[in-house]
Formats: sequence, structure tokens, C-alpha cells
Amino acid sequence: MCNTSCLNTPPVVQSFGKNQDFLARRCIWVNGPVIVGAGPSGLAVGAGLKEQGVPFIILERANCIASLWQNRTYDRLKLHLPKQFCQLPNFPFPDDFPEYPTKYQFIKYLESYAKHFDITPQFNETVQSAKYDETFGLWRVKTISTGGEVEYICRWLVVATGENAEKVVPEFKGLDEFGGHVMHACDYKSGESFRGKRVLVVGCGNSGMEVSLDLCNHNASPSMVVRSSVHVLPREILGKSTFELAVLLMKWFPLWLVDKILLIFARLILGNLGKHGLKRPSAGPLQLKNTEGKTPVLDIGALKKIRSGEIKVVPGIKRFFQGSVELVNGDNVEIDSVVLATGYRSNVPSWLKENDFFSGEGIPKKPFPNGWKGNAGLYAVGFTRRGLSGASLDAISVAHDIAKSWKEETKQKKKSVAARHRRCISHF
Ligand SMILES: Cc1cc2nc3c(=O)[nH]c(=O)nc-3n(C[C@H](O)[C@H](O)[C@H](O)COP(=O)(O)OP(=O)(O)OC[C@H]3O[C@@H](n4cnc5c(N)ncnc54)[C@H](O)[C@@H]3O)c2cc1C
Ligand SMILES: NC(=O)C1=CN([C@@H]2O[C@H](COP(=O)(O)OP(=O)(O)OC[C@H]3O[C@@H](n4cnc5c(N)ncnc54)[C@H](OP(=O)(O)O)[C@@H]3O)[C@@H](O)[C@H]2O)C=CC1
Ligand SMILES: O=C(O)C(=O)Cc1c[nH]c2ccccc12
Repeated sequence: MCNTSCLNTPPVVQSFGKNQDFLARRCIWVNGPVIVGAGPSGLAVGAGLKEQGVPFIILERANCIASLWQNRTYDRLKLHLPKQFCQLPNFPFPDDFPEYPTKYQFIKYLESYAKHFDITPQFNETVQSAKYDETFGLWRVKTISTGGEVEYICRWLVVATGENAEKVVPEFKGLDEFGGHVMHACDYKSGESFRGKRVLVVGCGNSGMEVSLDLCNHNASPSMVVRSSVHVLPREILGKSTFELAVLLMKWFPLWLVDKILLIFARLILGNLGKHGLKRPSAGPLQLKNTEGKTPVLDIGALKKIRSGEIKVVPGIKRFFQGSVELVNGDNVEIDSVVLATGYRSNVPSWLKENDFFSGEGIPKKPFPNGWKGNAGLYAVGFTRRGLSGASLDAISVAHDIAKSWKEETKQKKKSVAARHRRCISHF
């Protein structure tokens, strides 16, 4: 059941007589951390631990690594940030990868990353709850899989379930009357099946923009709902990636000034977007990313289609009717399908029984760079709102910290076993 190759000792199945709950489950002691999630964050921590000889297990609800990338993204997806900001620690992208790798290249990279570090997660195993047992000073992690229910007992728990663990599906009045096809962007693969269709794309983040662009490229007619405001930035400024430029500028200037500089360039390169229905938020793009986690849109072609009218920008939704939608400005638009590009959320509050370290939104309360370490052996990786580069930084800190305390505790245990052994010998 357990991946014994990554455990120092074979899994010990113990039954605890007094507790009914314990009796129903198999109970496995893990001599090292339990990592929840086999996305880039979980893999990066695993790699760091492997390098330092610390045993661990990774529990993953899906049937593969990086399930967000493999199962919940559209075909045309490419990394938005240049490759040097997306690689995981100690294993660079192959030289022949382009500046912005495709999602297939990125998945291939992650597969070889797992292989290189010999990381073998336990798939199809969903963590249902994790609770710190004060009496024993241990974490109790309960999972469910096709093999039944298991409880893992460990000293360290690494939360790597991601900022995008669950889709956000808002409720809309009348949607049950609509009658057409409704899907979330995480299930959208390509515009192929939408040819000739009128599609309402709800949301104008990177997903909404790119789904709308993809629909245009497949001769569908998207209307994109922009209910509030959005920052759209060019992906490159003066031949340099906007993200890289922002990182460089942040070394010299305060965030508000970097925001101002980015917005000046955006205005010069993209023009006034207000006349197309894309109002900018009053807070700057980096400030908004930091405070609310709202990622600016990096334009890869949707703006051109908005300017040409191929993507129609429409205001917020009032309600749906059969075959149509009424907007807040009173307009009624006939549509065949709806794609909800309404974003994602963390699922940590649904399973982690703890409320000191994580907020109600399932994000560490302490801001970057201090949000990776909680109390009692609890860690978080990949919740920095800084994409893959933030996840890599977390992973390095977490693996290092756990290795340090694992080594200390293992040395301590070895010492006390040796002492016990000596006492036993002296009795003879
Ligand atoms: C469409 C899209 C494009 C993106 N593009 C970029 C980009 O170009 N650059 C960038 O830096 N970032 C990008 N991101 C951000 C993205 O969050 C990161 O790229 C990256 O996937 C984060 O890795 P992670 O391991 O933290 O989370 P995830 O990749 O989400 O992995 C978390 C894993 O945990 C598993 N899991 C969740 N709950 C449980 C549970 N209860 N039990 C067991 N397993 C569980 C999930 O199945 C998943 O496999 C993008 C996000 C999206 C949605
Ligand atoms: N190539 C890449 O690198 C890509 C990266 N990504 C990343 O994935 C993450 C998620 O992006 P995304 O999926 O776009 O989600 P976001 O959270 O960025 O955007 C959600 C959008 O849905 C809108 N929305 C939510 N609820 C409603 C509602 N009830 N009515 C109308 N509109 C609504 C929001 O509007 P409001 O702002 O008003 O709340 C917002 O425009 C981001 O970090 C993004 O950068 C996504 C796609 C491609
Ligand atoms: O695409 C994402 O979700 C990312 O987190 C990448 C990202 C992190 N910080 C940013 C700032 C501007 C644009 C993209 C990102």
C-alpha cells in the first residue's frame, strides 16, 4: 500500500483498540513527512528531501503527477512566464525548450523531474482530513482511495495542494432554465466543438481571455463578461518579458513605482483599453496580485480580437433565460453555450483541521516570504501567489528545514536506542 521505497522502515500497520475510528482504518506510521499533492510544489519538496536522504510519501488524489496541467487545462496553453521563472530547483529545462514552453513540454519536464529524483507518489488517494494530535505530538492524516481508508501518522505535514485546487462555480439566476451547454474553463480543451456557436465566456482573467481567443480561432463567436475591471499587460516590453522587467525593477524601486512604470508601458503599447470595455482597477497590477492574488492578464492575442470585435466585451450577468442571457445593462444576448472562466480556490480549509496558520481562504496568513512554516511540523508550499517561482523558493526552504529536524530527531532516536541497548547489556 505504502510506497516502501521512500520509507526508512516498512509501513507499520497498527490497530488502536480503544478508538472505533482507528479500528476502521489501516494505520501507517511514516518515518518522515507526508506531502499532500503531487503538483510542481509537492514534486519540488520531494526532490529536495531525496537529495538530503529524508524518506517521505506523497499523497495525490489524481491518477498522475501535475493533474492541474494534465487534466484541467486547455490544449493551446503555454507558460506565461519565461522558462527561467518556471523551472523547479536543481533540474533545468532542456536547452531546446522555447522561451515559453507549451503545456505538453512542461508536463514532459515534470515527468522527467519525478523520474530523475525517483519520486513515486501514491495516486488516487485523497486526503480527507489532517489533524495534529497534541497528546502524541504527531499529525494524523486520513485518506480515502479505492483500496479503502488509511490513516498516516507522521511528524511533518507538507501542504502542497495548490492555490487552484477547486474550480469556482458562482450561482447565476436562471442558469437551470438556460438549456445550453455549460462548462468550467478547467474542462475546456479546444474550440473545435464550438465551431459556429455563440459562447458566453464568464470572466476576463488569463483563462477567460485565452478561451475567448481560442474560440475565435475555431470560428466560434465569444462574448466575454467583464463585470468589474482588469489589468491587461503586454507579455513583452521592449523585447523583454514584462514579468522579468518587473522582477528587475523591483530590485531598485518600490512596488507602487514599478506598477506605474508597467502601466505607462502598457498604455504606450496597448493604447487605451477603456474604450473596449476593459476598465483598469485603481490598484496597480503587482499590488493587486500581492493583496488579492488577482493575476494581471498577459496578452497573447486576445486584445487584437477585442479590437476587431471578434471577441465582444459585455458587462456583468443579471440572469439567464432559455437560450439567452440578460446583462446588467439590460441587453439580452442569445447564446448557445457558457464557459465559466471564473477562477479557482484552495481546498485546504475543507480538510486541514487547523486555523492558526491558514486563512479561511486556505492560504497561509503570513505573507511571502514567511508563509512556508507553521507550528508543530506543518509546512505549506506553493501558496505565495508567485506561480512556479514562488513554489520553488518555498520548496527549498521546506525541504531544508524538514531535513534538519528529521536528522536531529533520527540522531536522537538512534542515541536513545543505543542507550537502551547499553542498559539492556549492563543488566546481564
Ligand atoms: C491554467 C493555468 C495556467 C498557469 N500557468 C502558469 C504559468 O505559466 N507560470 C506559473 O508560474 N504559474 C502558472 N499557473 C499557476 C499554477 O498554480 C502553478 O503553475 C502550479 O501548477 C502550482 O503548483 P502546485 O503544485 O502548487 O499546485 P497544483 O499544480 O494545483 O498541484 C496540486 C496537486 O494537489 C492535488 N490535491 C489537491 N487536493 C488534494 C487532496 N485533498 N488530497 C490529495 N491530493 C490533492 C491536486 O490533484 C494536484 O495534483 C497556472 C495556473 C493555471 C490554472
Ligand atoms: N498561460 C498561463 O500562464 C495562464 C495562467 N493562468 C493562471 O491561472 C490562475 C487562474 O486564472 P483564471 O482562471 O483566469 O481565474 P481568475 O481568478 O484570474 O479570474 C476569474 C475571473 O472570473 C470573474 N468572475 C468570477 N465570478 C464572476 C461572476 N459571478 N460573474 C462574472 N465574472 C466573474 C472575475 O471577475 P472579478 O475580477 O470581477 O472578480 C475574473 O475576471 C491565474 O493565476 C492565472 O494567471 C490561467 C490561464 C493561462
Ligand atoms: O499565472 C499565474 O498564476 C502566476 O502565478 C504567474 C505569475 C505570478 N506573478 C505574476 C505577475 C504577473 C503575471 C503573472 C504572474
